[in-house]
Amino acid sequence: MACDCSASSAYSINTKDEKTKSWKKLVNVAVSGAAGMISNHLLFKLASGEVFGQDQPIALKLLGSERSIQALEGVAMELEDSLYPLLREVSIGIDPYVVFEDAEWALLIGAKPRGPGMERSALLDINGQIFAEQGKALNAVASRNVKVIVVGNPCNTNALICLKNAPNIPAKNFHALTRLDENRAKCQLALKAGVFYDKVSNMTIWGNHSTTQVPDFLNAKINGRPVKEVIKDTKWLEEEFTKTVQKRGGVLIQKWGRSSAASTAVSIVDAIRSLVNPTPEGDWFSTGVYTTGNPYGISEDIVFSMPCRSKGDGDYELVKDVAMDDFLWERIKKSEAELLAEKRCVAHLTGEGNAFCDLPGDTMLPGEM
Ligand SMILES: NC(=O)c1ccc[n+]([C@@H]2O[C@H](COP(=O)([O-])OP(=O)(O)OC[C@H]3O[C@@H](n4cnc5c(N)ncnc54)[C@H](O)[C@@H]3O)[C@@H](O)[C@H]2O)c1
Repeated sequence: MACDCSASSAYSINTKDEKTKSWKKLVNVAVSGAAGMISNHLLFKLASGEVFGQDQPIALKLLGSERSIQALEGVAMELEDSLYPLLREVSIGIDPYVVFEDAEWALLIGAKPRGPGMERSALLDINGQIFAEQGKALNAVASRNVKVIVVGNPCNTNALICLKNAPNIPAKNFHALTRLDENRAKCQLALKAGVFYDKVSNMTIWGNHSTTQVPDFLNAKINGRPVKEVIKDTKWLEEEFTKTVQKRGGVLIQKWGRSSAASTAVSIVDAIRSLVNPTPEGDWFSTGVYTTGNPYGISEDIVFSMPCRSKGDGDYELVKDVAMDDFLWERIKKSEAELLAEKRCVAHLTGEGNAFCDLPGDTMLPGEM
């Protein structure tokens, strides 16, 4: 199978832009890092209809790196061979200006892993450059209403870099994925309370997708009741629960020798579904979004995970009526400080002058120990 890697090569199943009574207009979904581990789970979920619905035909536009292009051809072949009725087009390429054309969703997963001995500031720079370029490409060729979910780490700051490089796309459309952290927090609360996962609601992850993230047990509910009324073990909530969620990714790597891919893919599906379906009455979900105009007093102009609701139109609003206490606020401020430091460290990529790196030494990505 030949591939012209300077352009995208189409593995066309049916490129016709169909619109009938029962089929919706084709949705263009771009995925970067499409030959990676997370995408290996995610792409098949997207193609199956479990994300956008069983009446939603989909075109997948897969972005790889030069090194992964052959693997990407293999991915496209597997997708073709799966005969998904909703999958109308698969295209692959390594040029974001080609692959992101008309994208209505951009799931930005591809990034470099932090190598042994690599400083966090170096990772911020290497991956930041990827997201600066991809932001520019989205700005140039994607749908003006594209929804962007940044997964590649450090995802909050990568999302900030991306949106700063895409001034013609609303900053509100950019998300950093913290849904895996929300799911992990829900799982821990359900296990402790001895209830099924779906009884846990109103779970907020505040802040950075790092070990400073703040799983909020003050506002979360179990069976509609405040968590603190159901789980009386305050010491567990304040110490063990929080640490377990913050370090879950690292523990998983230690046990399995690789980072969470399947559960991350599931959480990307959850994140998209939360935006394309109305949020159940009284509930909310967590996602890392642009802070400018937030009602909580969190610093403006960073990407911070906060509680959101959606009408199901792809957009969201911040939830206003959340409680705050000193314990919660103190930890939120720590995550905020980390993100402000990350922002200073990538100033050269956001158009804000010279970078200055003074990152707090004790914080890491959830996958790092
Ligand atoms: N936010 C979260 O909750 C969360 C959870 C898990 C992993 N992650 C992050 O997701 C990222 C991907 O994880 P993975 O396990 O799929 O990694 P992976 O190494 O298996 O796959 C990454 C892929 O991206 C490709 N890539 C690298 N640079 C690229 C570029 N500029 N453009 C397009 N593709 C590029 C690589 O060739 C590789 O195929 C990592 O940064 C990881 O830390 C985030």
